[in-house]
Amino acid sequence: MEKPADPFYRQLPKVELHAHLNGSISVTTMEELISRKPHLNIQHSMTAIRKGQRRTLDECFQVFKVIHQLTDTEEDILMVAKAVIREFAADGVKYLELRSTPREETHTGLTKRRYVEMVIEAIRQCEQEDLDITVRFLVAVDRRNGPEAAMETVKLAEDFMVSSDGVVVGLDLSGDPTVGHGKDLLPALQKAKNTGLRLALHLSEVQSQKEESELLLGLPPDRIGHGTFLHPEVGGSKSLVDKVRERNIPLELCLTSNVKGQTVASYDKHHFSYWYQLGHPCVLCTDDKGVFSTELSQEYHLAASTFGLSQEAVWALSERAINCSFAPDHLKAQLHQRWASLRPQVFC
Ligand SMILES: CNc1ncnc2c1ncn2[C@@H]1O[C@H](COP(=O)(O)O)[C@@H](O)[C@H]1O
Repeated sequence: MEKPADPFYRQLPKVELHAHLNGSISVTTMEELISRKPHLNIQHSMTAIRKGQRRTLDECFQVFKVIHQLTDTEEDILMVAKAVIREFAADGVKYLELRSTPREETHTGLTKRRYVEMVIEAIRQCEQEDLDITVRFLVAVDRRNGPEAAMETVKLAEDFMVSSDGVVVGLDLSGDPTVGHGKDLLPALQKAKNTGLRLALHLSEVQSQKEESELLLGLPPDRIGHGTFLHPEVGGSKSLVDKVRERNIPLELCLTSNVKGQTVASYDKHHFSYWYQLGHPCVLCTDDKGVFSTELSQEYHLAASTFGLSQEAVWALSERAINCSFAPDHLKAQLHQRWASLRPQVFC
């Protein structure tokens, strides 16, 4: 991990809404996984992008393939999910929406259903520990796997939305944005929406997805992941921006991820400033804290120092994120109360 954030940012109560499980594995957990599977001959340098390093987005997706080799059993999924939840809690995250793509691994007997069960089990086990965090789960569709797999994942997510006692709250659309077209996934996404799953969709993460974004915004999604190329100054369009604003769809923004993945040239050029200045709901997130060697407290610190945000503005940003979550209203109210009770400690 890079330089730890200032104590203010660590103590700041935070909401994390965009965290991919397998991208969020810490150095310590990764070392444990590597030692469990020495025959794979994987070094830690192959699973994380350190300070000062950058990769193309394509290279980032190669990194996920390496990590997936290390997390291919029920036991691995349970272990990494628990570790990731504990780490977010230690960083001051009070509410977390974790997302992950159910995977089948025939050689180990892992099925997509068991995969989801393991993540839910990890959330349940963490509830028994003395952690100050509430966790919900978004089942992820990997766009690379096409429409049939998307429909299968949606059905699975629907089953768990009903049976998980409120733990599964939504569906994420992610995966390599240069592969496939959103129009093929529209029936699956529409079905998910109709049954009450909330939609968090990666949109315009790379250039030239204008048409796809127009189409998917018609659903409309409940939140947008990245949205890097939505606005006209970077090749998007006024019509896209208008749709996002009219529907007041919050954006999940991941500074380190976008700069290290080279979709944004530098921190000061990040689209956070465009949307923040419009007063549009923006939520700072980590994306893949393991792969991009970051923490949510660090992302808040980075945004504050890059865009000159006061501590009050940072506080407001973190508290407004509660309203962008898929938590039910009573939980949102509890979180707001929690923020109020923690405030004197943070500003002491
Ligand atoms: C860098 N920006 C990104 N853009 C799009 N999709 C991303 C991503 N970062 C991660 N993922 C998605 O999350 C998976 C890893 O976690 P899980 O195995 O699901 O837990 C990746 O394989 C990819 O599908």
